[in-house]
Amino acid sequence: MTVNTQPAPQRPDPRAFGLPVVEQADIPAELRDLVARVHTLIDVVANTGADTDTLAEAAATIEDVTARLDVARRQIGTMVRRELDDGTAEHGTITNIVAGDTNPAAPPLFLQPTAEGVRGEVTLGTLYQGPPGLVHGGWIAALLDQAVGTASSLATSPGLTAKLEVDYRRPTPLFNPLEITAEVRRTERRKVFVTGRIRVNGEITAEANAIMVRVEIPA
Ligand SMILES: CCCCCCCCCC(=O)SCCNC(=O)CCNC(=O)[C@H](O)C(C)(C)COP(=O)(O)OP(=O)(O)OC[C@H]1O[C@@H](n2cnc3c(N)ncnc32)[C@H](O)[C@@H]1OP(=O)(O)O
Repeated sequence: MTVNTQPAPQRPDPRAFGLPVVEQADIPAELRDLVARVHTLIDVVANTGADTDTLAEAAATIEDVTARLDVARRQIGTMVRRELDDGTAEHGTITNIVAGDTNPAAPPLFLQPTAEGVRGEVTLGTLYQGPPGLVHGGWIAALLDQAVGTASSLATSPGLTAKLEVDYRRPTPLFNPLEITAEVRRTERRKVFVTGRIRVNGEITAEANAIMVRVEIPA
């Protein structure tokens, strides 16, 4: 089903909910660089076999860096406004665990609108490991939740996931590009029925059927 995403008159400005908005283009390159380096750091720490002296020295350095960075924290719920490939824009939480621009723990997954819904690609390493060599099932659900939420939001208006049913059809491997898609099937009052899929080399490894419930937008 193709859903017309333009125009989106119901798409609210998060400032109407008292949430600050940062333009994606205004996120400093230095912060993006730091986020990428910390992402790598998390992976390295999770896998390191360094000697105890090196570990202790690294912990002291990180403690110092943490104290220097822990200033002027963003307000909870700070949003980022992103320009999309089709010329529209979306708002997402800036620290979103799946797609947040400033979250070093996020993969991150960047989804773009397509004729059918949304599509993105991401390759996950051992930070997201469940069974040996495989993506954790909870993370598979998280990726699909993000995809169905974004597809629903772009096609209609933002909502919360009321129901997410995941079929794990094949193991989803680490270190392989995952293609993630989602499309709205139908809407019924505030309910939006959405399907999401993860494919590896064209084969579906996981599929989700979700109901998003659109949030009430203040007049
Ligand atoms: C571009 C930005 C993209 C952002 C993507 C983000 C993706 C991530 C999305 C998430 O992770 S959201 C976080 C996880 N979800 C939640 O925390 C939601 C928790 N649940 C709630 O807050 C409420 O239950 C909810 C808002 C979903 C519904 O409460 P409401 O009081 O607003 O609605 P109501 O109970 O009146 O139900 C509205 C309709 O939805 C239906 N409904 C509600 N819960 C349902 C359910 N669990 N299953 C099936 N249908 C459900 C309900 O039957 C009804 O259908 P009808 O229109 O036919 O009467």
